[in-house]
Amino acid sequence: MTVLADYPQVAAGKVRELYAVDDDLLLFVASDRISAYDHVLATPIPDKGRVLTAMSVFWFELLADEIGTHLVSADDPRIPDEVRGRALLVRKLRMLPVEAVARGYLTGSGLIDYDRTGEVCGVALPPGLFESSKLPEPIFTPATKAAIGEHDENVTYDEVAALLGEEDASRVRAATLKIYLRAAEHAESRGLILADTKFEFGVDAAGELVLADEVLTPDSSRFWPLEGYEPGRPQPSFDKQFVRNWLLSPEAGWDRHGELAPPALPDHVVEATRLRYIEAYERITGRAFADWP
Ligand SMILES: N#Cc1c(N)ncnc1-c1cnn(CCN2CCOCC2)c1
Repeated sequence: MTVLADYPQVAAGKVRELYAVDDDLLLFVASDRISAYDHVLATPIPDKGRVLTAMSVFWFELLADEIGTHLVSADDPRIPDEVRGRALLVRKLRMLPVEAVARGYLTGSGLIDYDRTGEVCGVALPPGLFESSKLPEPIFTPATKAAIGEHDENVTYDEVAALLGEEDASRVRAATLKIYLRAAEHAESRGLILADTKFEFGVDAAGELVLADEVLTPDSSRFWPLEGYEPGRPQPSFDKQFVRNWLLSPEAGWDRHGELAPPALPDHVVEATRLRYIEAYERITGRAFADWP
């Protein structure tokens, strides 16, 4: 029987890890850890790793007619039982060192850049936009990956071309916008706004551009309820709002700008968040989470 300890860990992020299975395959593992306000919280959310893995699989399958993906299998004997359901067998790629972000709405670091310069990643936007404005059309707003705990740095397309070469920069931008549009269309049909999302791409041995990492999860994307959408104010996060609200509540007694780590979450916040992730999955996919994997 295969156990996770059989596989050397090759990469680790705040909430995910990557292990080497053999020369060509990796094991992509999602934990139940959750981050908020740039902290990885001490309290895990049961099933979060399984829900986000199931969500990635749904999107990989839906997008397979648009672009190749690194997904090999979610149900393979090489996946250890201890992580089954929250781990994917994926193809090893030559990863492109860029966070390929698509934005259909103005918020977060994009809004900060726009307020300062009228642009986001060198893309000029019309005047008069504000928090949560819908953009005239989706834009490619890449970033370079920062070390754990640091913010990614927004960069221009020309900087991406200098980093990757013109051919790869061009096909990364085209693929990012194409699959954002396809995903946003599907999300809207399910009553959700896909405000923005971050993709990661690699190149396979045949030189093909391949969609990698996790895709279109609440960790890599901003999903807002379509009902109640109102530009001019921050929209509620579909998945983390309970956590964010509690952490800022008097009950938590925590200062998000201070030095202290956030306190442990109460059970009711954990369970409400767990149910929110499951609701997001079932709403987006039309599939019952109980059927996974
Ligand atoms: N996906 C993928 C992938 C692949 N299919 N082939 C080769 N390398 C990677 C890969 C290596 N680092 N990352 C960054 C993102 N994460 C870091 C923490 O663990 C999860 C991945 C991606």
